[in-house]
Amino acid sequence: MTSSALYSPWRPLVIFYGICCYSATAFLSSTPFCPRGVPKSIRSRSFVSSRLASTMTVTAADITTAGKLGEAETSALSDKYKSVLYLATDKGADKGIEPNGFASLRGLTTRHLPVDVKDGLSLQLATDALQALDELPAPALVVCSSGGRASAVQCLRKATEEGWTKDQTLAYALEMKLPFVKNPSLKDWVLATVAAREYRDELPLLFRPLYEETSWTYTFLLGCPVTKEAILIDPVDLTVERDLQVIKEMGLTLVAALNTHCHADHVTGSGLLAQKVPGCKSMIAKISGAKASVHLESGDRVRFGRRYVEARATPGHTNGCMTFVTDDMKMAFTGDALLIRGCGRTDFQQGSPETMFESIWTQIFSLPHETSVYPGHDYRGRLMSTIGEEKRFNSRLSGKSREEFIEIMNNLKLAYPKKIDVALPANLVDGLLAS
Ligand SMILES: N[C@@H](CCC(=O)N[C@@H](CSS)C(=O)NCC(=O)O)C(=O)O
Repeated sequence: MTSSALYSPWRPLVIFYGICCYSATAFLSSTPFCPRGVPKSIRSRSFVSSRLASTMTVTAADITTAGKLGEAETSALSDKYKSVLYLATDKGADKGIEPNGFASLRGLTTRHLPVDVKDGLSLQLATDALQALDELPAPALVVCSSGGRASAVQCLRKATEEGWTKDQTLAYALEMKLPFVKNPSLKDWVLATVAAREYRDELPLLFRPLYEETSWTYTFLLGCPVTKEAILIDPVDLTVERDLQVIKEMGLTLVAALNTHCHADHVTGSGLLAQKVPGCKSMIAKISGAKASVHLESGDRVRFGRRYVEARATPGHTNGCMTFVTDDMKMAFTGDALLIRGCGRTDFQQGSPETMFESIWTQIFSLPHETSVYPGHDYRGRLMSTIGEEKRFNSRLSGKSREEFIEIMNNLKLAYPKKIDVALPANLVDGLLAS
């Protein structure tokens, strides 16, 4: 190269042209891909989409969900990524995903964080996954066998970065068709993690467990710490005055009295409360056929101030059973679906062991294992449990197949509740026959 070429008068222009081209390319490659229908505030900043191999779906510029990686695929990816986070367990479909296989040979930094969908989903695991992604050199590739767990971790990372709410996160995941949404456990895990972060700076929920001793029934008072609006879950007619006293002393305003189902062993206090407290609505599942001010369907949210509980249909004990889950998924009020180390009987009131098994596994056991379980009754003085504990120690469910569960339920041989003849007709009219 001659000195005239090196010091050409055109050189500044050539350099300027080069900078323009580089900037345009960089701009185009980082321009947000704005998926249709996703609100602007939650559109991805770095979304790119391409297909590398049949088992791999690239869904984000710096985090990639992938299936099994062979040597050729790893080799193709090693130019693009600096690290790999393996979410494989040693079980079933994950066999063959090598945490320390081809990637480390190619000089990629690797990390292994086993994510067991059936038994291991916890808020701690979510924190660990997010921390691993913070620590690994970017861009990182996240790998699992089907893309479910990897897409869940990817979504968590995105939601954390963007500061999304639970609803915004779900809207994003649905719009992007992220595979984890189809798995109830992974979906609950992601949303519970996001919700826990969403509410972490708020004052704690106001909470009082209450007890009616003749029917061993728990009633739960939940209140918004900011507005002081409150709800009661499963009030009993005999303890309505006691409950109202607690509500008054705590400075709360009762806005709803909810029933987990149409009870057979005690008379509900919801109708009385709706009569006594202006603005208070009694509620029960529509399918129960019982009277109430409001009929609930699965997925409905009952709001009290800035907080809410979500109603999840969990039939099996009766056809209209619902579990109420707090917005941050820290608490589940399971009524007579899941009990502590047991579950509701299935031998009357449209009961069905098959339906109960399905309800518990898909709607309750899909919650994170730290979620507290508050049942409708306990006959041994226990107040609460957790999902993790019940998955391990519930003798009717833990490690039991559907057939084994049905066998157990069909042979409980329990005596009928003493108050059934009074309670059932009264509860069909919001507990108001008995008053
Ligand atoms: N002895 C009590 C009724 C006990 C009972 O049957 N409890 C029900 C929930 S209330 S309908 C139940 O499902 N129990 C399951 C179990 O395994 O105990 C009374 O006379 O009220």
